[in-house]
Amino acid sequence: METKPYQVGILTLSDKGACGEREDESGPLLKEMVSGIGKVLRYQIIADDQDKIMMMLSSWVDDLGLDLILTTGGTGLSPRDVTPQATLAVIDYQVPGMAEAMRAASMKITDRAMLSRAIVGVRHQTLIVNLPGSPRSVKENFEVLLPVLQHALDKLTGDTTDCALS
Ligand SMILES: Nc1nc2c(c(=O)[nH]1)N[C@H]1C(S)=C(S)[C@@H](COP(=O)(O)OP(=O)(O)OC[C@H]3O[C@@H](n4cnc5c(N)ncnc54)[C@H](O)[C@@H]3O)O[C@H]1N2
Ligand SMILES: O=P(O)(O)OP(=O)(O)O
Repeated sequence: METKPYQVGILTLSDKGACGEREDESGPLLKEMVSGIGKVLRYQIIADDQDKIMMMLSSWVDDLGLDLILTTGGTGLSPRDVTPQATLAVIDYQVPGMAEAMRAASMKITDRAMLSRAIVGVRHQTLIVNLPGSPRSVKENFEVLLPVLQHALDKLTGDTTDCALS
């Protein structure tokens, strides 16, 4: 089946990354991992600021019409971790199974996986996926979604073909 080149945005949330104190390894890793699904049109590092995250997510959906936005960082319990709150504030609905699948698979690797509050949700026709911050956690979480991502985006953008497995 022909695959669509989806338009992707990558948003790294990190106070240290935003002020140049730490190199962003997770954004570039996501760029590489998503290359089979789509083209990265936007990549930005911003601080863990809820209003700024909400504005960026809304603008990437409403103004640019990206198909997929991947965020990394700020999903835990530190007072500055606000990515899930910002995501919940801008989405129309959640896709709980995708977030649960990431946590379930990650729990087989580390108990600390339960500390990620990552949300997956949809605003208009854009899928927004939160991932934790470290490159290791990005790899371990995102590789869980990769096998279904193309199908999820196809459905979200209006594919009406029958998807029952024979
Ligand atoms: N499959 C896995 N899932 C999770 C892991 C894991 O190792 N494997 N870690 C769990 C832990 S521990 C936590 S806590 C939660 C939530 O993580 P956060 O989203 O809050 O992550 P941050 O606080 O933003 O970052 C943690 C740590 O990672 C390094 N870091 C962060 N951002 C970057 C970056 N852009 N480039 C390089 N390194 C980065 C840094 O040392 C931060 O202190 O997730 C669980 N899930
Ligand atoms: O600087 P950050 O936001 O990447 O987070 P941490 O304080 O967890 O290193």
